[in-house]
Amino acid sequence: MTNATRADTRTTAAPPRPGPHPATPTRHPAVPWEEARETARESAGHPLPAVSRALPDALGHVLAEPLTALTDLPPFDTSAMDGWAVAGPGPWRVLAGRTVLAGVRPEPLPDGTAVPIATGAQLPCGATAVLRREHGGPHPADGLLHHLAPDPLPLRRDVRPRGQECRCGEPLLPAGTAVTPAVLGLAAAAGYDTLAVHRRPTVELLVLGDELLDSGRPADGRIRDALGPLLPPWLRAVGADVIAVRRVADDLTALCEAIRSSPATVLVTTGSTAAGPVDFLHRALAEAGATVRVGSVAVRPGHPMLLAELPPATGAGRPRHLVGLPGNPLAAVAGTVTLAAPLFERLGGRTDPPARLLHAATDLPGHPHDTRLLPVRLTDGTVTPLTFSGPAMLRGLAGDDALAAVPPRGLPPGAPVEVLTVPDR
Ligand SMILES: Nc1nc2c(c(=O)[nH]1)N[C@H]1C(S)=C(S)[C@@H](COP(=O)(O)OP(=O)(O)OC[C@H]3O[C@@H](n4cnc5c(N)ncnc54)[C@H](O)[C@@H]3O)O[C@H]1N2
Ligand code: MOO
Repeated sequence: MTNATRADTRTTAAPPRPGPHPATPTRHPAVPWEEARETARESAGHPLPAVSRALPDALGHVLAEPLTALTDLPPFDTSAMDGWAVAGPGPWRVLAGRTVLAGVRPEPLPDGTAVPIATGAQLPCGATAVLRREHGGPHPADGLLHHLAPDPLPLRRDVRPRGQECRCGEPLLPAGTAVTPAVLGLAAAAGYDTLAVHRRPTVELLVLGDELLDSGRPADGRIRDALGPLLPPWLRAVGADVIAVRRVADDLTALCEAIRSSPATVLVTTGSTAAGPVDFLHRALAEAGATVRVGSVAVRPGHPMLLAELPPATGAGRPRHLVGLPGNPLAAVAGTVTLAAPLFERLGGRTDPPARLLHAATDLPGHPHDTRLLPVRLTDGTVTPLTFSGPAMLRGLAGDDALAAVPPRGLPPGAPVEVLTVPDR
């Protein structure tokens, strides 16, 4: 959690107490898992607007424009090795006091001469090749620099020619590419100081459940909040800027107010998706004038997960979104990969990542009629189910880092299966 986020974290939870049973919510038909993911992408609408960011601040964003080389790369012929730049066939007379270092513009090199040169230094005009330090040396007989091998030094040997990697104006990466550290390095090499990237969606995480403790050991019917620690880093990894994490009491008025006042592009809630005595989320959505896009998903765990569109906080502008994650921790993870990640990726301008298919190492047990998101171990391109896969359990996932999307009735050994890797930081 960032300092800003920590500062924003407020706890409004009270000890468990009896409360009114919410009105029975409208039953939502469970949509197939793939359809739910697609609906989440479509709900995003257009990606958020582009902004210009200095390179270090662009990390984790998505390119809003193609990255086009602003220069040839290398920008000039360079030496690929430490040694001598030589002009013409050897032997060569080494020019005293003319060592060429990286970062200086060298003087022209007359035919039959050589100058010491460093890796990465600009090749002098007139140089025809680079002789590696270990392949040459002065001959005692004539004092000239000789190639120690019997063959002549090939033309352009150990020269990295200008434009070898790209030409100025050449497209390097398409819009929609996630800005990784390697992209930052390439952009800097290609001449960029800033990048046009999409804004990342802001997210407020509302953790519901009066039974939740923030510290110490579970006791007296109360348990530790597992999702407050788990979700923020994960939501960031899938493209969100988490601006606040708040505990909200199991109280309809408190929940309605938290939803109404949130300035975030996306509200993510945990718990309260079902029809228990204090599950107020569906009521709160109705009171907020929300449109439920996905009310339930044919997936286990996590089937009560939901996605809704909310009116803008200020009454104008883009609609906000709400992702309701079920309270059971593995069900909340299922909701994150099914609804939150596709929504954030699309809002942030990310091109949809291709499905990753691996093969079942053993039988992958399925649900009779729903998709099952099964914690698995990945070994040599195969998928093995883990033991602790109950909806309230994180023990399987914590030891590994992937979920397999197992279709209804399961899969036999060898069958291809889609794998969703979950961020490990
Ligand atoms: N009659 C039915 N009951 C339930 C159904 C159903 O179809 N009919 N579905 C079950 C399924 S499946 C799930 S999943 C849960 C979803 O429940 P909620 O989203 O309303 O969540 P809660 O009731 O608040 O909590 C469920 C469970 O998870 C624990 N929890 C909640 N938040 C956290 C947290 N931050 N960290 C750790 N654990 C948390 C909570 O204490 C409960 O044990 O509904 C089933 N019921
Ligand atoms: O969807 Mo619930 O996931 O079975 O705990």
